[in-house]
Amino acid sequence: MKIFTTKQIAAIDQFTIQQEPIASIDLMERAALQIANWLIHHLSNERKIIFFAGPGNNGGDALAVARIMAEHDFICEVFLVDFGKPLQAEPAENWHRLKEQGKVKLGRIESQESIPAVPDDAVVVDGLFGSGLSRKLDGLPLQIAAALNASRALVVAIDIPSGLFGEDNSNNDLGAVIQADYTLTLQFPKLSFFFPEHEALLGRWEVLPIGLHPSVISETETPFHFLTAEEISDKIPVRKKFSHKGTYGHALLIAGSYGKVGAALLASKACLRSGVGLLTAHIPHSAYQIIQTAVPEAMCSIDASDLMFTEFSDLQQFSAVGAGPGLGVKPNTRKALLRLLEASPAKLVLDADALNILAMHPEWLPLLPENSILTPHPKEFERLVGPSGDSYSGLQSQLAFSQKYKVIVVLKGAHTRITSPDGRVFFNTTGNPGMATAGSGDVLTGIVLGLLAQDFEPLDAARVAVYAHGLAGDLATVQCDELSLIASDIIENLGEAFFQIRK
Ligand SMILES: NC(=O)C1=CN([C@@H]2O[C@H](COP(=O)(O)OP(=O)(O)OC[C@H]3O[C@@H](n4cnc5c(N)ncnc54)[C@H](OP(=O)(O)O)[C@@H]3O)[C@@H](O)[C@H]2O)[C@@H](O)CC1
Ligand SMILES: Nc1ncnc2c1ncn2[C@@H]1O[C@H](COP(=O)(O)OP(=O)(O)O)[C@@H](O)[C@H]1O
Ligand SMILES: [K+]
Repeated sequence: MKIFTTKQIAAIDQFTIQQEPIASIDLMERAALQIANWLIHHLSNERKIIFFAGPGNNGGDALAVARIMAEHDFICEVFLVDFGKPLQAEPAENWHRLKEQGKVKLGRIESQESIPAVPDDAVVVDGLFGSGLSRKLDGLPLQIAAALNASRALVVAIDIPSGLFGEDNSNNDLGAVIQADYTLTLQFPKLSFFFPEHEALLGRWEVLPIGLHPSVISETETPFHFLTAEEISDKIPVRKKFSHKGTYGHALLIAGSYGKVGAALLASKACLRSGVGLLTAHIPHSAYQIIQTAVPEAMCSIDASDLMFTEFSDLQQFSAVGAGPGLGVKPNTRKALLRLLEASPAKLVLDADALNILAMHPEWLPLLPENSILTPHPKEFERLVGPSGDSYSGLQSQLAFSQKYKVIVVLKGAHTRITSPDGRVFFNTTGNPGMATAGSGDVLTGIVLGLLAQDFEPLDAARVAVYAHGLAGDLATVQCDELSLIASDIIENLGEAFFQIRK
């Protein structure tokens, strides 16, 4: 699904108004009905709702929601922030309708002194500013935000917490932004919703559809997307009746070192659970019995070293190569990785220590075969590209890296983001903090490798693997608290995850 900029969303609103056609006051009413409906279903009408309405359409939404809530017997109070300019167009019409209705206590905030005290048990609806925010909060809006942030009331933001920009907040003062418990966003999540430093501002966010015009949505171009099952379900092949294990590729996994054999084990199991025909695990000699016993489905290629990866044989027989989990960064392993890069496997995924070695030898980066997949966690990514401040700047450097070296970068975390050399970005929507546990990244590497070996296009392998991995983690929490989740649980739920994606 596409993620648009706030400017694009305004244009899509306008197109909808003209082409549907629908009067803009009715489109605002449609948005307000969705928000009111959510509030009615989530709040008790014994709690007072205090609306803060700004000068634009976000304020107009708040005024319309207050009227609808009052019709449903909620106790509502509205404060309009007075900027000394008369309200215009739809917000003015909704102010008029609210006065006419006569069920809501109305007030104005003209100065700091008129900011009302908010009781702890109240609900605040933040309709100060939405996607029309043109500058950081200062003056009266900043004082209102500070007062609301100091209160313990539940805050529900309309469209976006006031003060937060939809995209680039690198020059914003996040301390000045309203901290919402819930954000009810209209039709599309904004790019800034996918960045970790905004979690405390957004609270939990939900997308409420307001029926914007489908044709303009499909025609409007954007590099930003979020992953949904619908878009990847057709990438998972239906296995043919007369197929055999040779049909589904032969993966080579180079993983494990003395003390870190578990990484090879987890990645091997995940790779096998992702449909690969054959898997060879290249492991140090000391890992042989462990792997053969724990993963009998895998063949083993045994390194001359008892302890680590130092050599590999002919790559011809392999349809994809994965390297990194648990490898260590000893000099002999580094040399072997260099030789692997020089051998230029057609399909390659690198993780963990393979990335740490690349960070130690950035001069090797140009050797990466085109469309290789790199799966760093944030620290590994920082080692590769240096620190990058806020997430928006980090996204720019991730994209620049993908484009410079023509590789796919999977930056792992909540909302793992995938950048491709053509400039597209995909944010994941599955997964949970229970997956922040040792070995879950090794599982992802195994899945990517299994899909690559089956001849998935590299970008599809990355997208499907990331989505399935997160979904398997989510399925694991049905029976098991997030706290207790371990990487093996993700592997155990992979089958059900693929099953659900295929549906
Ligand atoms: N378009 C549609 O049909 C639909 C839109 N919808 C809703 O509209 C919202 C977008 O509405 P919007 O474009 O009117 O902008 P909004 O966020 O209300 O603010 C603009 C006003 O704030 C002012 N202002 C800005 N920053 C400021 C600051 N820091 N400090 C002080 N003032 C500041 C700005 O002044 P200016 O920048 O011009 O000086 C202007 O007066 C969107 O989020 C959604 O909720 C839905 O109803 C669905 C249909
Ligand atoms: N809070 C979270 N929400 C969703 N997924 C997460 C979260 N934390 C971690 N994960 C996922 O778990 C995996 C962790 O990978 P990584 O840090 O490489 O682990 P390890 O090195 O222990 O194998 C990634 O795929 C990441 O997306
Ligand atoms: K808002």
